[in-house]
Amino acid sequence: MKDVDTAMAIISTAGVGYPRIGENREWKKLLEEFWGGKRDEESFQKEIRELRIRRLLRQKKSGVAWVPSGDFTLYDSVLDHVAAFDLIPDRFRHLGANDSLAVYFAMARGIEGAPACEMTKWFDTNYHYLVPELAGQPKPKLVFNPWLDAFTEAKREAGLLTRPVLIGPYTLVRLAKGVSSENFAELVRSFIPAYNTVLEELAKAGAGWVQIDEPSLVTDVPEEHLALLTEIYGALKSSNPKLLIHLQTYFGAVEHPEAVFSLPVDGIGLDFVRGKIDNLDAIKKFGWTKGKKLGAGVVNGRSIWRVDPDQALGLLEELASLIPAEQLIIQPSSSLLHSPVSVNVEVSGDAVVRGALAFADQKLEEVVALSEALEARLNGGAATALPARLEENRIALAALRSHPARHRAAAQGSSEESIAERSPFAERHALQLSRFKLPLLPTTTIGSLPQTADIRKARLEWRRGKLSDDAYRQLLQERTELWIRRQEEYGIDVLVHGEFERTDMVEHFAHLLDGYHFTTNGWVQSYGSRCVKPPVIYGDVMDRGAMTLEDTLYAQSLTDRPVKGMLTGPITMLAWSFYRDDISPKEIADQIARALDAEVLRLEAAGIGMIQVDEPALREIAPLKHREWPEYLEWSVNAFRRSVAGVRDETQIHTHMCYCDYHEIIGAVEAMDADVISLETSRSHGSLIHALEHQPYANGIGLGVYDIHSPVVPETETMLAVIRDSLAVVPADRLWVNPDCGLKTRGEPETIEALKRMAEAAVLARAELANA
Ligand code: MET
Ligand SMILES: [Zn+2]
Repeated sequence: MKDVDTAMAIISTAGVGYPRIGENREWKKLLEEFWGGKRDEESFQKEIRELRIRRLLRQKKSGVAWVPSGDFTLYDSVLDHVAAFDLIPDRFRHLGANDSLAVYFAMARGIEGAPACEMTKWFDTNYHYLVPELAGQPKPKLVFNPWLDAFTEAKREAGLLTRPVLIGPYTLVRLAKGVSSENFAELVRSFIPAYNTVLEELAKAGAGWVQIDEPSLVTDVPEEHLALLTEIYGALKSSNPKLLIHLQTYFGAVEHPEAVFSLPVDGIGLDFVRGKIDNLDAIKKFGWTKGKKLGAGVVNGRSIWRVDPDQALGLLEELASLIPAEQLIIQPSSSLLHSPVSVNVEVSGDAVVRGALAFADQKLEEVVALSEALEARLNGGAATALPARLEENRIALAALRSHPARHRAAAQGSSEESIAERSPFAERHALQLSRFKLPLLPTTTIGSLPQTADIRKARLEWRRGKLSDDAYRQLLQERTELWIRRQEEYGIDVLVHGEFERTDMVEHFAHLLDGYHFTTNGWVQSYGSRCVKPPVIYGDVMDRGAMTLEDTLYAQSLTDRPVKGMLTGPITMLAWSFYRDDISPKEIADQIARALDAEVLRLEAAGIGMIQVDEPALREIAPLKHREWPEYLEWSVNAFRRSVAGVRDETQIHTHMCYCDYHEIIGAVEAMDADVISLETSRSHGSLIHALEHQPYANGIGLGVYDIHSPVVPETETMLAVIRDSLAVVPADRLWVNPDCGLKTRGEPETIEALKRMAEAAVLARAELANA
């Protein structure tokens, strides 16, 4: 075993967390085979164990001094804490022991009669964690110790003295539900004994350091939490004086740096990618405690690009002028969970783009190369040549930056250019009412309709060249026709073509625009076994001609009722892609918006009267600190407005949002000024109605009348009740009736039944209004 402190150079290196999915998504396959009954538990556990060890060895090979352990999981790390700390919700307890797979996967995925734990996005990433349920003051206690198991396994099987990773008690409670400001501090304290036991057992097993992640420290932290933080870390430290605690923050600069820097821990990890300026300024201002390690997160854990060696070394040299070199640990800015595994198999697409990529394995190598380069500079002065690894980065990034696909958009204008104003809503509303002649409470859907196995199979064959363009198109058109007839028959007022041609709502449009690269194997975990392969924006995003025109016009040709055009909005296109870190998201969003606008205007010119531009990700990438919201909301709302700029008043612009706490962004939604917005309601019904009561929305709005995440078809009466509640806060002439979200993942029979009942509920509600 490598003795880290003596064998390594002065400047240490560490990983903060590593992808769990495996280079070829082996993890996903194993999980799904096990869930599908194609693999028994014994062989599942055996294969998973091998994967876990291979994963450690890959990290070891990079040469980083501290490899994390315990960050591997069978579903989600937050859920691991729930299981180990005995926080299992009662509805799952009868299924077995805390550490049984039956209980674990039931919490993750739900079973008959016991719905899964709620899933929410992890900070502003596209990773979802399972929300701990802390109502009723649970008593956390350690019932088994997965961190100890992982630590001893890494020592035994990979010869590694690892730095075990836990999510800290503060963040864990911040992310939980059933917590109020009154019981917050008590709840955090109640975790101390459980954490202490984990730490004691780790220390006894020979751990030198433990990494405790507290990413919530970069969000809004109320002043009164500071004393609590000092108290809990004081308690953990005094019970485990020999174990060194590394407090890891990421996704931005820490709030209250003076207080956080002086917490009684032995090292603190800071994000010098997203929180670079503020974190650096804070160190200059408040100094750094003698002897305390600084985890300098200089390699972007969330991007897919090579690190810029000049920027990173410049920063590291500055840090080394403020803090003794032996206190520095170079590391990624966050866990590499948000990065794909390795560029080894990237073989297709633009060579310059490919050449500039660095995924998790490469990022760890960069960390090591940076530590060598920094040491050389500190010893030999700035003239020292860069190690080859970093010299390559310099060349690759210079090539990317001067790529001709960039700088084309200059002719289009800048994001600062003014955006054509539409007439006031009241005027548009009057024109649209007389154009479309819809009944009160018009019914519609969100866009996608069930994608049955035959469609998915045909798409696969078509992609592989086994099905001709014509045959594929014919199948899609037949399906659209079938569903136009069905929608008419059930009494839906505003129809959709069904989006049968697409899989992912971002990737589909990315393929039709300029400026995107598609990786071969750039998968990252989204939730559970579900992985996504985000497209890569590397050049200026530009219109390349019609994207949805043909499908929309075809659908419209089949019916007299309006068919909505359907596009993914600029913020969502941005949020669910990787993009360059040397171009501002604001600029990229503006480019996407202009490209979308070209399509919007084409649809309008072809006679399509309603166009929906979806923005489900608008809330999700809002800054983690509220004071930064106004600036973000301004450019994101502008991007949306740019994407529909220049449409006539008679054209009805729709938008749609799901996964969002509407009350938080009410002002932005108003500023978007869509004629109609459809919102997901089932997970936030009460708070949404409440918000609308206090701040009425002036334009058209559809509050989802049923949850599309469940195969259960709600009763007509249940949907009617949602409409009635909605009518208390939205006037009847502006309320729409629709499901929560798209229906792509639902089966046909349940969708048919649900839509029939939804239309029925609207008819009943109209009758009630007429009789009132
Ligand atoms: C995640 S929002 C999805 C909106 C899209 N139009 C759909 O219906 O699938
Ligand atoms: Zn949605």
